[in-house]
Amino acid sequence: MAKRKQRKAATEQKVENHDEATVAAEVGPENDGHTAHAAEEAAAAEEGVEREGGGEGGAEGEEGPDAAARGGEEGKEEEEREVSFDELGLDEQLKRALRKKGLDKATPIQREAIPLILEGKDVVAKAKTGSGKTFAYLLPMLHELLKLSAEGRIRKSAPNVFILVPTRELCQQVHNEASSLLEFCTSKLKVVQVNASMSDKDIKVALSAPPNILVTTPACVASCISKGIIRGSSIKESLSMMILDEADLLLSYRCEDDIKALVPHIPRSCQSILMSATSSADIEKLTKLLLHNPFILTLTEVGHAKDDLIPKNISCDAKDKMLYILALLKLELIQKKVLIFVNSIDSAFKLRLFLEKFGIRSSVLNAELPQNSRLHIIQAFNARLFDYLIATDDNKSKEERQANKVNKKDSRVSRKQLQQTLDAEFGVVRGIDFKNVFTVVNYDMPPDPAGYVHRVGRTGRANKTGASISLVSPKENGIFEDIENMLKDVENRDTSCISPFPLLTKNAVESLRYRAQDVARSVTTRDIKEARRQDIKNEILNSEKLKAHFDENPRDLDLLKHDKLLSNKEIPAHLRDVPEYLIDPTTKEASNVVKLSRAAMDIDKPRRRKRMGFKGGSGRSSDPLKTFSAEGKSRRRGRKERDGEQDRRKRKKVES
Ligand SMILES: Nc1ncnc2c1ncn2[C@@H]1O[C@H](COP(=O)(O)OP(=O)(O)OP(=O)(O)O)[C@@H](O)[C@H]1O
Repeated sequence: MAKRKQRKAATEQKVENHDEATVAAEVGPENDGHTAHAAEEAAAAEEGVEREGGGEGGAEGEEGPDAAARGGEEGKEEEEREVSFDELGLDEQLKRALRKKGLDKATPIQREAIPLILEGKDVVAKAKTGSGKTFAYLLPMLHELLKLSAEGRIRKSAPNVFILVPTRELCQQVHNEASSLLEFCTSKLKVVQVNASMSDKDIKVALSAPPNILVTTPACVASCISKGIIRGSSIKESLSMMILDEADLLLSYRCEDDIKALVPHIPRSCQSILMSATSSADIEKLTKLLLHNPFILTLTEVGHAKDDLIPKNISCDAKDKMLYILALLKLELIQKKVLIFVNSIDSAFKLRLFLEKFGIRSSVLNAELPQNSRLHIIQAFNARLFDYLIATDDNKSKEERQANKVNKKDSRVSRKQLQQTLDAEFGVVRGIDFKNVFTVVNYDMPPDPAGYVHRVGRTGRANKTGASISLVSPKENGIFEDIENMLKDVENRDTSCISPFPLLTKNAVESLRYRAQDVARSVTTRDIKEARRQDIKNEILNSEKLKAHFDENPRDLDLLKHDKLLSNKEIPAHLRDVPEYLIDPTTKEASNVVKLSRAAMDIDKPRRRKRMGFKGGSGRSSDPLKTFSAEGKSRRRGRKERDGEQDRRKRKKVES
């Protein structure tokens, strides 16, 4: 009976869940987490990686199939039901924390992963970007620690949990998420993040009284072990759980050797969890390296453009991309906030300078900036202090590739330059939880389909709607086709999931061509170099000031004006405002539709009013649909002035 169940469970089972994601659960027979490791390893040795063996694990293995069945046909009704956090058996303190954060229902990945992790199983969980994977592992991990703490069973010679992420940005983010939950817990658990930008001295101080949870990068933990800051023997004694978040990216951030260096110190009893947004050979490599007969959870929507995320494309010549993006932004054909991806830092600054000349303010997030600045830019963007963020996401950037080429000629100089300019642990967007990004624009296409998934995943997070627009030049058709094929594979249908962007007409583009070309020509290589230099200088200066300031005033974001103008020249009126006669009626209508839907979505009004110190009002002034005007600001201002003048004239007449 057990055998039959095992075999059934070992085959993938699919089920529709309430929001039509497909959950595939795969489990090995003796997957009872770490208690079965000995039997499992013996079986694995005997039978290779298939681990179909019985033995001790056989009896225990019944848990696996049962667990799998929860994701199987028998559990279909269960699957379609929304699950609240209360039902997941979490610690009261965590439930209170979730309530305080306004979170009530578990997302599908949370609903599936939390019970498995609570049962002590090793889990590989694959789910789309923005699906709530962080809480899917933080909650059960904290639950376990709170339980151990209450029972006085916490071992304290080294951290009890390692959370490994590819970049320092993610260290910060995960640390913040964990702290935000612990804030509401009465039991005192300590979470610390350390990364390679910290000095050994600071790391030692941070780890002097070992935290319960250490969030770090593989490179940093490997370095801590090799320098004796964390002793291998203590890890063996204390570590009860290891989590690899954004696992699909870890190996691409050159972490393989660091992870391998950690493996001998991981105790057999350690439960391992691997979270990822895409599937790849790297995931399998890591799974084999670290996990024991894991339960594999797949929400097959992985990386797919889902219903609430609308992917569009625009075909255009490479040399016209600036013109196209200008038309999209200036004619307000896409919803804010907008995250624009380019493939090199120079392109980012060129675009920023170009847009600036039309009065469109943006900020650039890139590998050259100090870490503080990068974090603050993300915070400021999340706080809606500006609407357009231009980002480079490829940590193997064009500059680096070029530097590698130069490397061959003069290895000493280029390596030094590289170290100074680019931050190897930098991942500007991957995994970062940008808040309320409505549109992602691929100004340059990403180098591979996985890159597309991660970029596009910065919008449509936590079941919000979003859109992505890719500007595809003829040279990029190859990668575009790869992306289309990937999306088709997931969706299992022939038609393309990416459709042409309908709102941008040829007329609209052509109306701006002359100005765009003129302005594009005026952005020289020297300007770009200077802007890049200036930006780093400003940010380095800001960085220290900001660090001190934010330590004291964490809520004060006013200093974070990262979209300051790069040039001090005034913007000519004909570039700042697009003259009415240039905009054809179709574009005007499209722009109005975009504005109306923005107003209807009530994206930014209440917050902006609050920030500006307005008291809440009722009626017309507080209803965005009633107060909304499809006219531009300048026209409204003009009309107001005209109305004012007419009133004055009327008054004069009456008086005379
Ligand atoms: N149960 C929930 N209900 C509502 N919002 C949630 C819930 N769980 C998490 N979120 C929010 O969803 C957003 C995305 O979560 P998270 O960053 O964990 O996604 P992710 O799956 O790790 O994405 P990525 O793969 O891009 O890193 C966050 O802002 C988070 O606060």
